[in-house]
Amino acid sequence: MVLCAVRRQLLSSSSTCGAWARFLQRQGRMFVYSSIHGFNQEEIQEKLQAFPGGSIDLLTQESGLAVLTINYPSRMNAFSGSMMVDLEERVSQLEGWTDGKGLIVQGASGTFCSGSDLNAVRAISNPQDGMKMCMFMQNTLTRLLRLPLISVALVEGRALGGGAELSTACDFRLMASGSVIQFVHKHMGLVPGWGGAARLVRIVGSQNALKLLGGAVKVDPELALQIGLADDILQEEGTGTPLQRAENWLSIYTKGPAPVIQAVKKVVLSGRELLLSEALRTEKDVFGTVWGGPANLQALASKSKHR
Ligand SMILES: CCC(=O)SCCNC(=O)CCNC(=O)[C@H](O)C(C)(C)COP(=O)(O)OP(=O)(O)OC[C@H]1O[C@@H](n2cnc3c(N)ncnc32)[C@H](O)[C@@H]1OP(=O)(O)O
Repeated sequence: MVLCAVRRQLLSSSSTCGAWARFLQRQGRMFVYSSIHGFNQEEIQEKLQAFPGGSIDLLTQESGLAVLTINYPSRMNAFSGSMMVDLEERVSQLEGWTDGKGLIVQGASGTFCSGSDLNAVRAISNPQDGMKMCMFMQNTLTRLLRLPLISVALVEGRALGGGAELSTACDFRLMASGSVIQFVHKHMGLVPGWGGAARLVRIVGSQNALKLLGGAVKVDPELALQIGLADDILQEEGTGTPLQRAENWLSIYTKGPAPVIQAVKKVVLSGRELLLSEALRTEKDVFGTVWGGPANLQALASKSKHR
């Protein structure tokens, strides 16, 4: 139901969304998995809801910045089943947020996320349920990364397992000093299944990805910056809360009108995901949505210089 609503919304709204819908259609799919892959969203949602606890909180602000908080501090912000369902709902909300420009993903109480809730994992450790949960989370995190918002994971404390995977579903990662990103999957007899390996290879390259996954390496901010996993380090001595400093950091990229910022994200995303000829066609479509638009006309009228 939700998938259909989002598809309708994308296909029927303004010209910007029209270009975006064409981009998604060109990929042949909105989501990675659908009924043709034997995926039944309602069925897995019902199963996941049987493992409640915590929440995923979304705050959208007039500034065009939203904050998504992974909130289950008593379990180091592990993902319960109901939180996986919550996350999908929050991503749907963000897909419909026409005024949005940026998104910060953070964990509550000074730590990012310790992966999936091991209590829920134990209860669904059979192969069938594992595959369903994997497809559900891949769909959700792919949609998170494809949002027409510039996103940053604010990593404080630990990002472990699925938490490390979640951090790769943002455009940028900002690490607080003392924080750690660790793909602990090997120690759990696993590999990433929420799309984290595929994204990690694209972020740090296959050699570094192999080292991080094969060695379950504890990646501190300095190492992360060196290999390109982190985009910056939030030093302890900065002013304001880590969230305020992350908002400040992101504002360099989200300053300006929403249609322009969204267009920036869209052309980069199509370049990242599509073959060159398709990416070029998408770029043309997105360019068409801003050419002669209010921001473009205003800049032309003001004869702006870029000295
Ligand atoms: C997609 C694949 C995956 O994500 S598999 C899951 C990968 N994650 C893990 O294995 C994390 C396991 N947990 C840990 O290593 C530690 O709890 C970490 C996160 C390092 C925190 O250590 P420490 O600061 O000493 O706190 P603690 O162990 O006392 O934890 C506090 C309470 O939180 C809980 N917790 C933590 N992580 C999870 C989790 N993933 N699932 C369920 N519960 C978790 C701990 O059990 C502990 O609870 P309690 O106070 O003993 O009731």
